[in-house]
Amino acid sequence: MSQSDFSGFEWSLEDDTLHEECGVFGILGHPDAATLTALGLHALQHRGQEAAGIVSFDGRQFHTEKHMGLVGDHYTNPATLAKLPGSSAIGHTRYSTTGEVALRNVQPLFAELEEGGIAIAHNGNFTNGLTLRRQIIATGAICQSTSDTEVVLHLIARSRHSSTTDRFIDAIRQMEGGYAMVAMTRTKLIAARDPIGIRPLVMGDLDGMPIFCSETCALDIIGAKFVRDVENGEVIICEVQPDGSISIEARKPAKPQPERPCLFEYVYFARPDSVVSGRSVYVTRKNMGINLANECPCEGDVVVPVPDGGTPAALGYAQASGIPFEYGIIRNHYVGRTFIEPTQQIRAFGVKLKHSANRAMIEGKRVVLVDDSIVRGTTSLKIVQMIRDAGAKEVHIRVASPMIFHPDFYGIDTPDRDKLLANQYVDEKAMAKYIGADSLAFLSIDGLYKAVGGKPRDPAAPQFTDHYFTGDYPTRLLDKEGEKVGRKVSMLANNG
Ligand SMILES: O=P(O)(O)OC[C@H]1O[C@H](OP(=O)(O)OP(=O)(O)O)[C@H](O)[C@@H]1O
Ligand SMILES: NC(=O)CC[C@H](N)C(=O)O
Repeated sequence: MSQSDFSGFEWSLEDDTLHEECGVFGILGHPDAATLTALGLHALQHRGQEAAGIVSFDGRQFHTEKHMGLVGDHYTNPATLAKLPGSSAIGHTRYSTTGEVALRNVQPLFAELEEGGIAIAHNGNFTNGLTLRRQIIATGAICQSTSDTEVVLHLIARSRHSSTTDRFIDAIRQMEGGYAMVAMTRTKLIAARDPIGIRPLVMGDLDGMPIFCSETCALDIIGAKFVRDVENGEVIICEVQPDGSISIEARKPAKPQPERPCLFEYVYFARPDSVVSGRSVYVTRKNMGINLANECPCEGDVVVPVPDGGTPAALGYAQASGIPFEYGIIRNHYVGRTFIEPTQQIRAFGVKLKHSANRAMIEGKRVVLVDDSIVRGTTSLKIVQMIRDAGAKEVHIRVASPMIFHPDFYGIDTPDRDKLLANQYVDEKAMAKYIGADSLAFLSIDGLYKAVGGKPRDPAAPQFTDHYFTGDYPTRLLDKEGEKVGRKVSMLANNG
């Protein structure tokens, strides 16, 4: 089988374990488009574990498969892939930020428009989605989902422009917030990134066929070449021409602004083997650990990562401090990411199932626990108790990112301020007491900026999106400002 011949390819869960937020993938002009999309989504599984969907186009018709659960639970089945014929496809792995966890919100979303069908898949969140939704409903639109993404379809349908591309651009110009989007029509694959590039999106190439996906790890899995990042504010349109060739046109409809990628991609979301905006995620995480060791030293016998997210930072911490690194916590790889689970109850249970203490490396020792972040404190609370139960003499926590005080509205599910641990206690000492740790310290914002971009934060023009740490939101928050009108968007049982 050549590297790009996937026609006879079948998945087996035994071959590839699922150990890896929303992820998007799109490919144009490849005979195995759906299989490649499924493989790409598999590599992007860490970006969303609630549901996955693929839409393909076979030259005549669009085909859709949407399922709740993991990519591997459904798209390993050749019968499912056989229902997705055609040489163009887009896909999505979902972790909900607007709209409930239900099949009707699983992406890609599809609509029949004047010019033909269009499917869209979106990573991110619109900060004016609810406001626009109310406006279009007031003028007669019938919404089929509670997803913020659906608003884009309505705006495309209502646009007065004649070509699909111009309609798409007209629609996204009205949207505010964070987005990395792929869209597919009968002949086109379109990619778009928000004006400051909060969410990541890259372009690849497989045998001359264009691909767009959230992270480079999805290109690696199918042997595709990385071409470039989709730039902030850029829309790239790839189109199959009558002679079979593919044209590629890049447009910049938004007012030019400096790029401000989301720091949390580096801290937590992206896979360590991905390269986000030209930076290796692994290297930035290790740098965070090195800077943390220099800023927040600790007397300890062993540095223990909270796996998986804390591992590269713990390696950096151990390297810079000279304290030996050991796997003092063993992770059960059959439990996914707990932070992005939809309810607190599942998160707490997930953390318990996921980690166990490796007594041999902990007993009688002063343990320096390194994690990438503390959000709600669910993980730290459980892990400190577990380490103590395994006989640790002291437990010190070092966190490779600053304290999180503010919710995110751009695609990360941290909506309530009062649920963030940093807002519940006056300082690190009080937080440490609650968690049961002997000490607790966080990386400074400049330490994080230097780890990722080499320079401290420029307060006049911050190089990254960092509102969860600083409260500096890079866009208007229209829906939030209008919150008093209520957030209920559906009368259907169990829906938002
Ligand atoms: O304070 P909390 O609310 O517990 O959230 C923070 C924790 O959640 C994440 O881990 P997660 O289990 O999601 O993912 P990982 O396996 O990639 O580390 C992160 O790495 C922290 O450990
Ligand atoms: N995490 C995301 O990117 C979510 C995408 C979209 N807002 C949804 O809820 O489906």
